[in-house]
Amino acid sequence: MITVDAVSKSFGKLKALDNISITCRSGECIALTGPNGSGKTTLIKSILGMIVPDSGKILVNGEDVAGGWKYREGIGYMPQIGRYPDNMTIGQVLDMIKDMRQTPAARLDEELIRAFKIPSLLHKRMGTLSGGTRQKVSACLAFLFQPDVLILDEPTAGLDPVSTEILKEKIVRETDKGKLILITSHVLSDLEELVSEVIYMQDGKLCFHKQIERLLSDTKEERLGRAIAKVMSGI
Ligand SMILES: Nc1ncnc2c1ncn2[C@@H]1O[C@H](COP(=O)(O)OP(=O)(O)OP(=O)(O)O)[C@@H](O)[C@H]1O
Repeated sequence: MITVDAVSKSFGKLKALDNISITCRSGECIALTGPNGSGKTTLIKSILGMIVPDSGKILVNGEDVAGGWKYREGIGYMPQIGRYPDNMTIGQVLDMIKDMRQTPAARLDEELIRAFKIPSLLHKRMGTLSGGTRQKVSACLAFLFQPDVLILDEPTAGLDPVSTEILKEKIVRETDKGKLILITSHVLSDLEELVSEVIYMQDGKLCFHKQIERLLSDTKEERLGRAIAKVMSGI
C-alpha cells in the first residue's frame, strides 16, 4: 500500500506537485496518467525516494520513505529508460543484481526472463542492445525479486506487440496475486484491459482518482481515453 499525504514539490517557481494526497491499495493495478509535465514522474520518484518532497509524507507498506532505504526492497521499479553499464553483458547485470540482493534462487521470479527469451541473449553487452531489449531487461529486473509493489514507467514504450502482450499478461497475473501495480503511460489503449483505477494529474495537481468502472459509467463511455477527455472537458 502507498499513502501519499499532502505532498508538494517545487523546482524553482514551478510547482511540480501541488498538495497531492492519494492512497493506492494492494491488489489494484492503477494507471497514473496526465499530460506531459503534469508531475507523474516527480510523484513516482518521490515514492522511490529519488526526489525529496518539500512537504507532506509518503508511506510505502506503512514505512515512511524519509526513514531509510529498506522499504525500497519491496518495490520493483521499471524506469522509462533503464541505464546500465554499457560494457556489461545482460548475464553480468542479472548476476550482479542477484548478488547484491542475496535472494535465494527459489524466491526469484524468472518468468519474464524465460518469456522474453533472455537466456539466449545473456552474452550481449548492454551498450549494444536495442531500446526494446533494454526495456525487457528492465521489466525482468522489476519483477525478479517478487516485490509487493511494482512501479512501471511507460512499460510498453519500445516493446514489440508480442512482448507487450507478454508483459500485460504478467501484470494481470501479479495484480491477481494481490500486488499493487502503478503504471504511467500515455498509451491508454494499452492500459484499459489491465487497470482497475485511474489517477489523473494536471499541472502538479490531482484531478481525480477513480475506479475504472465508475469512470466509464459516470461518463457513459467505453474507452478510457474518451472517458478521461470527457471528465477533463467538464461535459
Ligand atoms: N529536476 C528538475 N528540475 C527542474 N524542473 C523539473 C525537474 N524535474 C521535473 N521538472 C519539471 O516538473 C514538471 C513535472 O515534470 P514530470 O517529469 O514530473 O512530468 P510528467 O508528468 O512525468 O511528464 P511526461 O508525461 O512528459 O513524462 C515539468 O514542468 C518538468 O519540467
